[in-house]
Amino acid sequence: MLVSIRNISKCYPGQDQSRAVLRDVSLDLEIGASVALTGESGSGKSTLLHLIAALDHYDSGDITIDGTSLTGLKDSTRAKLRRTEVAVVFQQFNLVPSLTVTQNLILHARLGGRVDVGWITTLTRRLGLENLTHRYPEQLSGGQQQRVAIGRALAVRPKLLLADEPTGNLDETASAEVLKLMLELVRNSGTSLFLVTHSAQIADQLDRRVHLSEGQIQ
Ligand SMILES: Nc1ncnc2c1ncn2[C@@H]1O[C@H](COP(=O)(O)OP(=O)(O)OP(=O)(O)O)[C@@H](O)[C@H]1O
Repeated sequence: MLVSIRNISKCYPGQDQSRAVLRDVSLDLEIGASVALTGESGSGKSTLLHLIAALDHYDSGDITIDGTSLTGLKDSTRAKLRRTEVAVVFQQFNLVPSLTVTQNLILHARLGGRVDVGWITTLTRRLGLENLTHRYPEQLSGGQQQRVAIGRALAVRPKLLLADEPTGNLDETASAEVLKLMLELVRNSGTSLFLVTHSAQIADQLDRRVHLSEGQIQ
């Protein structure tokens, strides 16, 4: 098992326990598998993704990633986990505007201490970015920017890719293309994928779909 989520509960400050955003959520993600998390707006999808990414803390329960429990983990270890084993792609592409495509791809790998030029070249080709390597983010379409963000996330060869509405800012054509490329890449590289989406059509393309409603897995 790559990710094991056990009885997670989470309240934001000022919220009373009975209205917790997540209540007793349990979920497993196998190595190499892909899971889509759907749910109404406000049901807690992004909150759960942030907890798995070690970007936020849960109140009770436990999450383990590849055998490492996130409970009580030092901030520096959490940060290291995010730079190496767990990568995140957001709806906003979050590229560094002053860096070219190639520099954006390399930066993250460098921070993770894993610059593999051959792999970055492969990612560039598979993501159809080979003619755009010297461009800056503002010179790219939304779909192209998200392809760079996916390449950047996978450059460190993470075990887990977390994607929060990765095609939410794209039109239908770009969305379909980005999703197809992302699924091909994670499947070929054995990376597990946890993807938050509103779209049943997107969710159906992953191995498994789970639904969150009022803070609980249905
Ligand atoms: N930092 C925060 N402080 C307080 N409440 C928050 C915070 N972040 C989220 N919430 C609340 O927690 C609930 C769940 O939010 P979350 O973003 O996880 O939902 P979501 O299912 O991802 O929604 P959407 O599909 O609209 O992005 C919402 O009611 C939201 O207002």
